[in-house]
Amino acid sequence: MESMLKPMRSGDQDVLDKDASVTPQGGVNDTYGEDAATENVAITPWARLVASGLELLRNPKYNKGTAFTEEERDLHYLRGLLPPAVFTQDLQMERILHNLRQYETQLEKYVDIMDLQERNERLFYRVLIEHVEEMLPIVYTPTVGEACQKFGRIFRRANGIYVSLKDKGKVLDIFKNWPEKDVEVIVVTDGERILGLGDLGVQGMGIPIGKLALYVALGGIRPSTTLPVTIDVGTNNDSLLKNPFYIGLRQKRATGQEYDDLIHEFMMATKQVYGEKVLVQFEDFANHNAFRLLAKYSATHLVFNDDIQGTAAVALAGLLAALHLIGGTLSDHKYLLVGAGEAGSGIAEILALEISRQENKSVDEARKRIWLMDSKGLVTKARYESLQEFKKPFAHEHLPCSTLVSAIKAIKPTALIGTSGQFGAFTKEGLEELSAYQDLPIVFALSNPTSKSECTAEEAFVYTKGKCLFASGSPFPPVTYGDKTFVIGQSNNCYIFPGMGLGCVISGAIRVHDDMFLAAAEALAAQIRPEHLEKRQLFPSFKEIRIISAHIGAAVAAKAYQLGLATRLPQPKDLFSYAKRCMYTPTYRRYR
Ligand SMILES: O=C([O-])CC(=O)C(=O)O
Ligand SMILES: [Mg+2]
Repeated sequence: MESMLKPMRSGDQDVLDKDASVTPQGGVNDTYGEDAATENVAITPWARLVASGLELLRNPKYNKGTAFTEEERDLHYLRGLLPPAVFTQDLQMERILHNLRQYETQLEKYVDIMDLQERNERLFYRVLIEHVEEMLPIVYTPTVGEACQKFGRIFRRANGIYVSLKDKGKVLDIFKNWPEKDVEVIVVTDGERILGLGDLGVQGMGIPIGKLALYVALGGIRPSTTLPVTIDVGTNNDSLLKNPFYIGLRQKRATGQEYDDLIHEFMMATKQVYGEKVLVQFEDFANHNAFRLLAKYSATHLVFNDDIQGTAAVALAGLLAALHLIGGTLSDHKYLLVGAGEAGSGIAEILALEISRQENKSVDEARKRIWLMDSKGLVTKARYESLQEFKKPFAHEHLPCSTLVSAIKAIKPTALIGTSGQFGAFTKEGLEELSAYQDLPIVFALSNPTSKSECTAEEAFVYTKGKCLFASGSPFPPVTYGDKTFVIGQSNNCYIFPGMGLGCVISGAIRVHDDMFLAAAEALAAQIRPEHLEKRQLFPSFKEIRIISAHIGAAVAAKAYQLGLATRLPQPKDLFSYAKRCMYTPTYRRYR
């Protein structure tokens, strides 16, 4: 069946995304114009359910609140159910922002704005899209981290599906309970490693919800096609297990066969229910499962791991942008990655792939420029036997180095990239050493949320005497050093995954290939212009993110076509304008 993501007709706001049309009975339904007659609707007759009156007001997908017009109030049995004033969406947005700005804590803002998502979806996305820089730190890192820590307490309404050990053998039934039948993007976590905050069990659900909100706002994926999932196999977080408000299974994590069986049942069900083209993004799994699951399912499913591949692609984009300032090719430089988990080894690997591709070197040769440091110090050949598989390709001959300073002294890297989850891992001494032998040292402190960042933006500039090219995973305010003010670029996978999703959806990709991430990274780096570089900004502003996502989506789709992984034929001639036209816009539609 055709995907539901269809190009919009230009100049016709009302039929743009045609998820509303009017049934003979006069209510608003959720069919899609020409798609209404397809098998999708035929097998799910309830999808045509008419919403009117109070039901319409309580349906976040269609509710417009005070913005329902007089005519709509008459037509859809709303008269008297709303106060008399008719607001524009602009005025509603102003009110939302006004209220949001009154709160003292970020968590209050989070609760308030997520409430809006569950009340009036289009208004929520308009606020997100048009105020993206203000909203990102609320719906995403760092606040989403705190929201996950307190998720049981702030939980109000289900949004997404929970698959727990109790549901073994019944996962398919769970999918049947989800009302949307045209899901195109799933983000799934098991909550074992939420950002750098560790095991938060089922409360990790805040992450898939937040990531998918960004798929919509940043990448133009349609809300009804997104599905947040948390797989609950228990938690090893004792304080959660003792917390009366904990909303998950109250048991230690299941492992081994029991764990694998549940994941497998889930993975098989995704394909069975939504077909081969549903994208499954693995998010915030612990290392011991993340690499394994990615390897296992990338042969059979459209999957990627955001923490390994998404974070890698965004860091690569930052390094490619940095070359404009530091000169040379990628392999003219050396890279020291502090933290050798998913993100660290993902960055190492994509960097080696890109060097190999750009400079016609073998991947093994390229890897020699890249060094890893883990909790035991520099990853070297001497440690080979005891290393986890994913670290082995980067174990080079070297004497041991146990501290950051000794490793920097020995390797003399151009770029220091932190994915350690250790606040303060980039010490004053380390940063001073890094800037002692070069003019523009690269410092990426990528761990999230802010409380786990390897150093603050200010520390990076102060300790390198204003020399560094800095980026962080979580947002930092601008830093003034001397007479210069630096805007802090956010090297966060949210630059990549929305465009990656868009590219997969518009091409009907059936597998994710590493080259699609290389294409995404290059497309992002290509968005860096001289005015960014003047301010040493390695990432463009989020204000431009939708256009950037369209570029990334087009590049990803082009690669999918080239690799024979795309199924939507014929290939659109101009993928960039096609991508743009496919993107969801949250302006209200008129209900006739
Ligand atoms: O969620 C984020 O901000 C980036 C990410 O994937 C992580 O830190 O795990
Ligand atoms: Mg993550």
